[in-house]
Amino acid sequence: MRSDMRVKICGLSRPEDVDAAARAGAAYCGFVFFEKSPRHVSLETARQLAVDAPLGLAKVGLVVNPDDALLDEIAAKVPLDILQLHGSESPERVAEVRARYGLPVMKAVGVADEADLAEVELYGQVADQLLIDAKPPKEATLPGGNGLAFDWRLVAGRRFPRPWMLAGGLTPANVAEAVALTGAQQIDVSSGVEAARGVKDAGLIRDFVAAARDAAPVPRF
Ligand SMILES: O=C(O)c1ccccc1NCC(=O)[C@H](O)[C@H](O)COP(=O)(O)O
Repeated sequence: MRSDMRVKICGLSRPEDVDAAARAGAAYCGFVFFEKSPRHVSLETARQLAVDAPLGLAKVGLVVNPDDALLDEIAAKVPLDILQLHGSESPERVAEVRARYGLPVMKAVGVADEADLAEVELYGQVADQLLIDAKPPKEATLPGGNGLAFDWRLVAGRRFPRPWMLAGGLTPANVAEAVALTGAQQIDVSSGVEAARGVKDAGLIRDFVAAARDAAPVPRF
């Protein structure tokens, strides 16, 4: 089992989800502050989950084009380790959020084709981490968490200016292939560990983390 693979389980909303992520060996857990999402958590719920989370499990707050009022509330109530910006925030806004809240910022970038990789480079100048995710299709109602993968060959063999996570449509069954193709050392999942939309499954979380950590490392020269 690899010790250099870091897994994020996103969209947790119950104490048993956080417990399952921690027991499985995840490095990060994510709380979604986006009201249209089936995974949305209130500030009070997120606060309790974050306070009770074991040491060593980094707590990520996911927001979509947040204004300062929402971020002020989150920062005041929820002890987070990282903010994940999952909307169309500009590079300037990413830098502003980072400076204002003193938390590392992970910027999600949707990828559908080669041209989108320029955005990954651009946000790599201002964010602490990058989340390389599938670009949501036009008909999608959510900007992420749609369980859709992109063509992993687009990132195969590439280096990015910041630590990055691979996301989008990953499951216990395909994560090893995704790691082998891309060389990702950090992996993010939501839909692929759910029994129903928005409802996490402890068995799938366990299987996913085990499959990611068993995936063959990619030689680096
Ligand atoms: O999960 C949501 O509901 C969500 C809502 C709005 C923006 C982003 C959202 N999720 C993003 C993620 O959960 C992950 O960071 C990632 O995109 C993986 O999603 P999935 O393809 O479902 O595994």
